[in-house]
Amino acid sequence: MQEAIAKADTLIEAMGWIRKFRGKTTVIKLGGSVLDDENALLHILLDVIFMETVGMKPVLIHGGGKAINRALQAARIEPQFVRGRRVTDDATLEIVERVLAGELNVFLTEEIERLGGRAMNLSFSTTNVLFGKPLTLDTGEDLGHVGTVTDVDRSVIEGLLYTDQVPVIPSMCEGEGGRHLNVNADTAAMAVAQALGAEKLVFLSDVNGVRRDKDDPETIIHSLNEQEAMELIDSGVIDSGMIPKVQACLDTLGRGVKKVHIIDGRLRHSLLLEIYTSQGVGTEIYKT
Ligand SMILES: Nc1ncnc2c1ncn2[C@@H]1O[C@H](COP(=O)(O)OP(=O)(O)O)[C@@H](O)[C@H]1O
Ligand SMILES: CC(=O)N[C@@H](CCC(=O)OP(=O)(O)O)C(=O)O
Repeated sequence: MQEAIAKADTLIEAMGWIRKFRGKTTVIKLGGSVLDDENALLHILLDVIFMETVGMKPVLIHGGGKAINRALQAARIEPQFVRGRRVTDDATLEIVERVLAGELNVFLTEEIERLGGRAMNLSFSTTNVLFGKPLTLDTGEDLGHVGTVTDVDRSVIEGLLYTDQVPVIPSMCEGEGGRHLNVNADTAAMAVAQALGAEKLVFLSDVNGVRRDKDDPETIIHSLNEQEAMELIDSGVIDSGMIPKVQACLDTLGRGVKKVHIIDGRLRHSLLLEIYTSQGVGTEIYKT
């Protein structure tokens, strides 16, 4: 009986933060690293289902860089990146689309449903909600079929949220003439968070946050402002896949999104901890 009473106490304690976030949208970006970790993914999806069940409004945007790399290697295509973006030729695009908009998008949606939640996959084969144009880097390098999102169909996403379903969106967009483009998932998440005016944007990755030494978890930076973030990118401390993530955080802030965090998706319940602990976990990026 005591155990049951303690559990009921925990539910009552949670009431305050459930009330605070009920009806508020949280955009959650799932990186390829956590998608590859079966146990971490299970707990993330359970947290997402919990959020949906208590009336918070989670929206999932996913990448899948590691799965794409494996599929490319099987096809004997060497993955190539420029500043964290994949150079995407015709053959690469076909594989990206199969893995992202096909396999992973369907798998995530089915997993949520299997675990008792309600979800809807929004991709080219169902309803696409991301529209964009080819991305041109300021260095002038050609990335091929890589896009940037310029328009998000909010009404479809909001319609699903209204009926308590979790939208699951792959990081691809439709360009002019129906052309399919590969979008870095961090920037896709940013575009969706901005379009929805989300309360929070959370990046779930395989590191505990931004670190001064990328190989040392003890060097995590809990709070990072715009100028420091730019300096860390310029000095090479923030490198590879962390570059688009931090750039996406900076671009998002000040455009209607209140909080942006990079957290470790492998830490059990990191999503819930992020929402209901005052300090949160991981790195918070803020604008001064
Ligand atoms: N300063 C840094 N702090 C933490 N991670 C960094 C840093 N610089 C580069 N990284 C790398 O960024 C990776 C996360 O980006 P990425 O691989 O694209 O993840 P995801 O698949 O979650 O989007 C980390 O695994 C790490 O190797
Ligand atoms: C243009 C570009 O780089 N697209 C990414 C899309 C997937 C992605 O971003 O996945 P992660 O979140 O796992 O890194 C790619 O092809 O890898």
